[in-house]
Amino acid sequence: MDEVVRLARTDAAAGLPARVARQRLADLGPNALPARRGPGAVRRLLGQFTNPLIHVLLGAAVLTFALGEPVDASVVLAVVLVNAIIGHLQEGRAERALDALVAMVTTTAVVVRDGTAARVDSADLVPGDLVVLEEGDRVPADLRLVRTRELRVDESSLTGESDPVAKDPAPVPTTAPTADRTNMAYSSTLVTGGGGRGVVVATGADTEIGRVHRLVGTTGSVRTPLTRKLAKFSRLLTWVILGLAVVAAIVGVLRGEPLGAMVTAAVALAVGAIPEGLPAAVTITLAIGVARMARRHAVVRRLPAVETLGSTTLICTDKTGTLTANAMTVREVVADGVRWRVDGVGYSPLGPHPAAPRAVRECLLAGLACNDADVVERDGRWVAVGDPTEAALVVAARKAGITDVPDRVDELPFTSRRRFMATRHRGGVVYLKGAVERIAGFTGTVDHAEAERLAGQGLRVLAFARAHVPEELELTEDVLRGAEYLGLQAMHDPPRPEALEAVRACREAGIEVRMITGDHPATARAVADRFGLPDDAVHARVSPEEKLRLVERFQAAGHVVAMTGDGVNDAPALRRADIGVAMGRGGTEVAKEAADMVLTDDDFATVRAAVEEGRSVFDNLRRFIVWTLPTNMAEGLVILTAILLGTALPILPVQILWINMTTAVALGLTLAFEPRDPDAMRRPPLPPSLPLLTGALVRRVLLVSLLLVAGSFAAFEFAGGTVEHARTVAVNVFVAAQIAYLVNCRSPRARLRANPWLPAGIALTVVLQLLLTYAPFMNALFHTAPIGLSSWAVVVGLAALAYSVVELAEVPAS
Ligand SMILES: Nc1ncnc2c1ncn2[C@@H]1O[C@H](COP(=O)(O)OP(=O)(O)OP(=O)(O)O)[C@@H](O)[C@H]1O
Repeated sequence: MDEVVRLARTDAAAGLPARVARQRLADLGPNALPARRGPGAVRRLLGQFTNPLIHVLLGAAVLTFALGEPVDASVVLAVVLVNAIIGHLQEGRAERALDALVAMVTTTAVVVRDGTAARVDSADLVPGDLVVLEEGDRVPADLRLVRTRELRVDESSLTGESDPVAKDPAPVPTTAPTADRTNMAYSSTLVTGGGGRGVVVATGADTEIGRVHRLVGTTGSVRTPLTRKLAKFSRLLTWVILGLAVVAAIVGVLRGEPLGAMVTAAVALAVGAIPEGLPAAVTITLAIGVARMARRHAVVRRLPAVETLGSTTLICTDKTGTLTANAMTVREVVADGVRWRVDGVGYSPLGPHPAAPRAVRECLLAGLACNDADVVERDGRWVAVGDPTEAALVVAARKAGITDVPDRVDELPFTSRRRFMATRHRGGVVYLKGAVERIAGFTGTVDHAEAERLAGQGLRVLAFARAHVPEELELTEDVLRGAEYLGLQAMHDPPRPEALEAVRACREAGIEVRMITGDHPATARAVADRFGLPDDAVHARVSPEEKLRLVERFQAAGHVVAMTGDGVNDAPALRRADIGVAMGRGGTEVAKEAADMVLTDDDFATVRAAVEEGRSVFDNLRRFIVWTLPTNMAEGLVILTAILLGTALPILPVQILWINMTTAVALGLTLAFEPRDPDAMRRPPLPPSLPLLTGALVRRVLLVSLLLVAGSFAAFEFAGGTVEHARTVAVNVFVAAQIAYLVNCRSPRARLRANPWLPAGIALTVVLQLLLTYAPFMNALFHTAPIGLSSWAVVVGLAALAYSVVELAEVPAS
């Protein structure tokens, strides 16, 4: 150990001088893993060509070329390329969005430099730094431990072994395999219990995890249950369509049509009917959702959460810090029958010192002594350093002019499970503070009536006691029995205004809200009252184990449960919940690791915002599917119908390919950018078992495909003029009806301005259609001809008719 300290040129008590740390940081770089390098851009682009659908299309292009149809062949190739490029761009975008999220959740570490401890960004650690580890921390770098206190570490991130490993500073043979070095704490592992100190021996890429990272070096996947379901669906669809295409070609040939023409028709049928754009659209919609949530302070750690959020039916939330501001002020001290009121709000300890009776002073001293927090003035404002509950006790004591406490010798630290804390001071005096029932367990008596009165006002009540335990005796719970009761302190914690509104909004959205708290039942009920929550939605004095059981109970009742948490012991409940939500500021690294989503502002309102965005992601996915399925189906049906009926094709295969290539991107994909529906939180959650294709959706797909097919046949039949002219009118009717249907699929209340992509996509489509209709080279390539004003009137008229039929049919999109 001394060797390590000497080699790192540091000091085991005072740490590095800040100047040296700065210099090393400049020399060695930040303590961060190099940005993940996924497959290169070219590799990823090539990866797009592994899709079997693409193989079918490429085969079709070769076949068409061999049959002497170079134009058709090139258009098929163009479809393939456009789709591959779009897929490639979207995938890159989605991955960048996910990578950016990683950077949003920064981790911090407590480091001792120049003899004082301070919390710094983990990236600023350098070899030689002396790091303090606490329960719930993530080890920020590879550390050689110099001191431990019942330290237990979960090394599963490194070894895959999830049982916590006990650590201590005793030397071990250097020949021991890495995993067996019990005197080391490795970067990225989690402190599940105890604490300790260690000297940084490796940072960034030099750490053990950095080595693993280099070996693996792959990017996270953007797969979710929904994308898997969709992939399966489109595979099935692809085979059905291919089968139909082959049947159609055979029927045509049997009827005496030339083989070449039938092959081209079959290719167009398949290319038109297969919704190639679907995977890209899903990915981009999810990525947009993730980015929108991040902007509203909800960082998604696991992509499937985006989907599940939309169907959340129950949110279990913490009280302190999530529903309330966690800005504590002591309002009243009760000691020896005296009620002493404390004025002022916030953490300022200044002001007149009202003379406090002796019993009250002893109670205040206990609060100041049994305390790890402080208050400091920063930019003219007093702020809490450490636990706000304890900071409030510091303020209360200082307001009474109490500032000095005897030196502390040792302590029993506060944990949610223990619900009290004790500190022993020079001479053997021990101060205790904690939950009223816990302190009563030691003292035998507390002022229960007063405690109930204060809790009933929504105040957080702590009880205080004093004991005497000689320094030779070990400080345990047993030796504290018989402690002397000193009094109560009651503190106010105002509700967060946004949370008040958010709870109301959730209930309007059909989502049940339950408050889960470690606090006293009377306090919890009084606070719940402010939020309009009935008593049976309040679970007080809940232990982390009970949290897990609650989640399981709610899930068994059919709920999709979102659960917030911040402590080490909350991890199992967070993992078990459908959406585990960790606090970004107040939460431990262990909780964040277990969570699906991290709130960077710890605010309940953010859970609501995330649910809203989750619903909107679902809406947009549905919108895209509802738009794309009938348009694709109609593209295939136009050709299938003509072949089966033995009539002239109203739209040529090459024209179908053109429509397919231009509209899927210019029109369909714009739906992914639709703003969220203002009504999204005014309807009940979607049942999680809801299939992708509901009966209503299937009916709508059928209706719209029939309209498109009928419209193009009718246009072709009645347009007159040359066959090129008639087909051009039919193509324009088909595209115009697609545009009209796009408007049908928009969110009914969103303003057009909110999604500029949509009008831009429509404008682009119109320009492309004008080119197709009037540019001579396009006329030559695609067998089209200019059309007159009256034909445009027919085009617009039929599109408007299709729009009205869909609106009037009132087939809901979901
Ligand atoms: N620093 C502390 N020292 C001693 N006792 C404490 C301290 N903080 C809280 N307590 C006591 O322990 C109880 C539980 O606190 P805990 O922090 O687990 O829950 P909570 O923050 O009130 O609830 P939640 O955050 O789940 O809404 C409190 O009601 C209080 O009586």
